[in-house]
Amino acid sequence: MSVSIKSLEKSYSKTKILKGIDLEIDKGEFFVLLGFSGSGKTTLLRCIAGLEKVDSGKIIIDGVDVTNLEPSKRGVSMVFQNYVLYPHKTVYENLLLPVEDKKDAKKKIEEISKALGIHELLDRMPSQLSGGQQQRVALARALIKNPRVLLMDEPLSNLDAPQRISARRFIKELQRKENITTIYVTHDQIEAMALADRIAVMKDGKILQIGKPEEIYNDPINEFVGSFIGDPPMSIINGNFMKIDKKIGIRADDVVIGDGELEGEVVDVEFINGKYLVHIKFNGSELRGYYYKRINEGEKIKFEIKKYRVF
Ligand SMILES: Nc1ncnc2c1ncn2[C@@H]1O[C@H](COP(=O)(O)OP(=O)(O)OP(=O)(O)O)[C@@H](O)[C@H]1O
Repeated sequence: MSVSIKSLEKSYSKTKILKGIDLEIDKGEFFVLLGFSGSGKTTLLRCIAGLEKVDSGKIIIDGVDVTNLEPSKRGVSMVFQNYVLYPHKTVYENLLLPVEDKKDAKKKIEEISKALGIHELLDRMPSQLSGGQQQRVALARALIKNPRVLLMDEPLSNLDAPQRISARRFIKELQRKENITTIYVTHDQIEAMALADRIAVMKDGKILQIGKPEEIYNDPINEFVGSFIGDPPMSIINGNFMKIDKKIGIRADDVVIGDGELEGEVVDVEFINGKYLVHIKFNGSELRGYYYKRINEGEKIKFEIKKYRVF
């Protein structure tokens, strides 16, 4: 199923939340909506699901205008950040309900619950589960329906780091295997980079840039995207020291510390993934680069900039 969104607008009372959203999502694509809290990601997802009425614009799923259709008629399945399970049914029963073809149900439930690590919990009631376990059950329930379009709103927010990595893998594998068109909301750019075929970066109800993770990372369209994407994000500094009358964005990997024409003062050092991320005071602002050993704060260091982007 392809999803097409045209000039979508949505307000709550008098505040405009979505300010003209256009998106073309291909069949089988894993599409991530990425943005800070409050940028309108959840609202957009709820509009696609049919849980919110739009002010204007269209939502088209596989060529059919669903803008005014009931949620249940849209062929979409949604996993919320605040998962809702039936409290008086066991995990098994919660998973059984959405399965249309009951003769395959047992096998399917076994398969999905093993993959998501909830197999031991099938006889429990939702109140006997931790937050992360409930989230995995909610995820299993959405996936077991074989939805044509899967909408996910921060579905991994309650999982700890190892669970998050394995759940990510599982979601991606299943999405690929079943070719489910997926729209996934997150404010976590690492998650977005790990999962997405393409990412839309949102800010204040608008889409700033759409592209593959590599495109967004290597070629951010503006200062905001550059300083949001990447861990650490780009350092944004004034380019006047190179006779560039604009801001420039520099990735930490492109700052070579140890030698070079430029000099700055070390203001902070962080040990990250076996390397030292050095914060350097330079030209009235700060930039970051990696070094192989710890340097003391206050020390002067030489460096060069291999690559930068002008904004
Ligand atoms: N039902 C509502 N009534 C009024 N305002 C709302 C409602 N739902 C959301 N908003 C407002 O709309 C804006 C966008 O919210 P939304 O939840 O879509 O953002 P988000 O990008 O998903 O953020 P988060 O990552 O925090 O979930 C926010 O300013 C929020 O306060």
